[in-house]
Amino acid sequence: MLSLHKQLLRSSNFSGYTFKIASILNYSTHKRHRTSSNSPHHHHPSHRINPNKTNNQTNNLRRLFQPIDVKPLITTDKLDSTSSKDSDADIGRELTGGKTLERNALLRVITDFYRRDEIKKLAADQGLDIRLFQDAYVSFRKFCIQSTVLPVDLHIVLSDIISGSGHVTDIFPYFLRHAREMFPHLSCMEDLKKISDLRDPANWYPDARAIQRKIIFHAGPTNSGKTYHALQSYMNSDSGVYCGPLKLLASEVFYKTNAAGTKCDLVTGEERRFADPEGKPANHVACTVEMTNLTTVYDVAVIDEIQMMRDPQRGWAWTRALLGIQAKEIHLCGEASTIRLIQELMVTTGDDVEVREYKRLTKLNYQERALETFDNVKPGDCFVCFSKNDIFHITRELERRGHEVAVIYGSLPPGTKLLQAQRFNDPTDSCKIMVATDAIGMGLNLSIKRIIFYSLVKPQLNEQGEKEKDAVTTSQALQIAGRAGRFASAFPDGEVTTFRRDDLPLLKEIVSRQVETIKRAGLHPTAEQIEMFAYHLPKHSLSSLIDIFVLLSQLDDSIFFMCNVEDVKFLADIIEHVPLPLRARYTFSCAPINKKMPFVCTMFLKYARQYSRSEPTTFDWLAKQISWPFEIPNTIMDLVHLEEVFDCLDLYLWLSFRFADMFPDKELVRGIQAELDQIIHAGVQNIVKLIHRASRLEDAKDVAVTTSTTEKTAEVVAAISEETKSTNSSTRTNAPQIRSIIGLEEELDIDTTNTLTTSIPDNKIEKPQEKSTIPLTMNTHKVLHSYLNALKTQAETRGHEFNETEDLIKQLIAKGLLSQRSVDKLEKQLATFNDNDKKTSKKRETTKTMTFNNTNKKNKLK
Ligand SMILES: Nc1ncnc2c1ncn2[C@@H]1O[C@H](COP(=O)(O)OP(=O)(O)OP(=O)(O)O)[C@@H](O)[C@H]1O
Repeated sequence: MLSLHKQLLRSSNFSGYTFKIASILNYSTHKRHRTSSNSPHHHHPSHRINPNKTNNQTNNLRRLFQPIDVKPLITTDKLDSTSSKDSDADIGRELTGGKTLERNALLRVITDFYRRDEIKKLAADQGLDIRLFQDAYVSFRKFCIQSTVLPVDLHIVLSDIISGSGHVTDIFPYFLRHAREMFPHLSCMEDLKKISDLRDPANWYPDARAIQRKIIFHAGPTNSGKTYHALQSYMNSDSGVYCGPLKLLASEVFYKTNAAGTKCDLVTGEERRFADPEGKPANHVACTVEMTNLTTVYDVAVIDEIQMMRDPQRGWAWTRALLGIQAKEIHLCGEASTIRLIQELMVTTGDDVEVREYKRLTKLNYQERALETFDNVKPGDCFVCFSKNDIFHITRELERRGHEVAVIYGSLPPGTKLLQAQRFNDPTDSCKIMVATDAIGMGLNLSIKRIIFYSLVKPQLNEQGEKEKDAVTTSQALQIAGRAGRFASAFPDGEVTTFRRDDLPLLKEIVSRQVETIKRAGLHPTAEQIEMFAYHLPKHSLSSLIDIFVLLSQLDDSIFFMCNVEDVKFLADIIEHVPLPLRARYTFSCAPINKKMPFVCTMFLKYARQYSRSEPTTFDWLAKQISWPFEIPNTIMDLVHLEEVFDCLDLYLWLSFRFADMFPDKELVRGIQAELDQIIHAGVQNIVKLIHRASRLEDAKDVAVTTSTTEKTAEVVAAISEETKSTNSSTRTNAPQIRSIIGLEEELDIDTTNTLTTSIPDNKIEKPQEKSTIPLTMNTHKVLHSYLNALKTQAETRGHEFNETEDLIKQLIAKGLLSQRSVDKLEKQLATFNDNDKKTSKKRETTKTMTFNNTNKKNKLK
């Protein structure tokens, strides 16, 4: 007599497992043949998988694939007798002659099943190693014993085995079904491996492969003219794309190209600018490399700083651009250490490579003596260090000796960096010394005579994304040193030294080393790949999907590496509990924010929450979050906080280009961002005073330390941001600061007539004329107005009515739409600007430029 379960198999009418069960049962008759556990890719002739990774892979997979709890089926009350599960039980019992399964017999059968070697082998073939097998067994046993009602098929099989008409191995398909429920990856491992197969990235871009591309690699040190030559080809072409590493560089090319008479647009993560006033796209575009458009065909493409392909975080963007750009001619600019890698990569794409090598245009002398004391500084000196604490210390020492100092470090907004550079470059400005981090290594034209390495120890990120303190690499030292001396500047010949005597031999040793050849280019998962993973593993968090992807991914590690995904995971974790569709979650998690900035992370979470509630993130909402209108920084803590606020605005803009409806107020945000840039600049101008004003010097140190080490959860981040706010309440404006804001306002206002001269700090660019007579801060007023009008419009859409003849501010307050605190701040800011305006421009009719008239304000204050 055929057992009941075999009859069921024949009828093939249950849950899609029939085929699998049948095929698995074949194994039990020892007709074994290799299937899934060996990936077909293992036989790929030219690729290999990182052996270290495979060694650790199993352990890590175990950690990542946390079992999903499969609960026993328990009927609780009589109502359940009508449920399908209960009717299953009835059917099970009915088909087995009304027998319930006897507990001890059941335990015996299951224990017997567990002890059999052939079962363990079968399980291993299905991806269940010993640990997974044990986990699955424990859960399966519990399921069988504790369920008051078993699935009908399992009930029948167990009943057959207990009664002697079935074999204990017959349990295997049901056990496997249970195991797959616990570990969903078991049923889709092959699919997951295929999705995460990154071994042939050249083939991801069939359109680019359809074009015969010519690669021209301009290789050479800094200041050798390589970008200049590449840009000549770009500007003289019919259409072109420039892909740069920084917004500053993209916007410099944007301005230069337009100034040279070739219409060019600008595309960065946070900004789109069209050369055409109507917004018609130009044939040329300058963009940041992540924004490179791979669907447009260009005549000429330029990819700048191509050695950045090895960057642990952003390298993938250069790889993507290099492999995917559709252009007949692609100019690469970068270090000669990348030549071999480019040649190897272009074998995979079938493109021709021509290498043009360049030499430095000006001399660079390594001095025999270290500086040793700040008394030995001279005009054109630039101190380079790698921490904010050092920046503060050096600046204090120099100012104590009566020097004016320009300061540049990474977290300053681009406008502030440009203005600091411009001050330093300007031969008529009294500021002749610069103190900077290696943020000056790229993107700024500086007239530096001598680079002084204040320190040679730099926090570095290794390929695993771990931070370690190490001496600067040869490539970094050369890049920084190379900033001294500039073609056609006041200081054509550069000098390099160290501050400390002991560091000088080390520096010379570092720069004399051969620059390490760049062997591998970065890759990373795409949104589509992660989406496919999520389809197969719907219960996993985004962060663990990324982990699993990285672990399963296969790539040719002789020329590629997987970029560090920690930052994406960090952001994914912050918003894990915010309900979002996967695509939006992934987009949010890719936001380019600095995770060391707690306030920015907090805002990131708040933006995500707004999005998930389908509430547009309006300017009104944002203004409250960031305490706009801004106050002039009074202490170094204030300055650090404002830098973070700047990044929050950047994040808003970035999101506004991805979710336009949900972040609708980008123009207003851009307006206050420009304003904030100037306020920060004013703070930097007075940085030494800000340091002194910090209640204790230690505060300043704390800032630097906290901002360089924090890795907090969103909640901790939120708590810290509250503290930061409360320490940030001081407001004491001072006239010189305001004057500098007002002076600078005009230069940064992108809507003013002479836009083409604003971005490139150069000693050839004239100093803005008569700063003191520049009209009142139009930009600030525009923003204040837009803000009030935006409030009004929003209120109107919600049914509020306004009386046109009465003061708008009064009405907004009366309706509870604007707080008195905000108004006080607005008042204060306007009054300051007003006073200053009167002082600096007696000739002008100041009242005309004021948008809020004084009578109204007085009325309001009453
Ligand atoms: N042939 C040239 N005629 C006029 N100016 C030039 C020429 N070559 C280079 N320059 C100028 O010299 C400066 C340095 O050149 P460029 O930026 O091209 O160097 P680079 O090798 O790309 O350096 P980096 O790697 O620092 O960008 C630029 O201001 C550039 O405009």
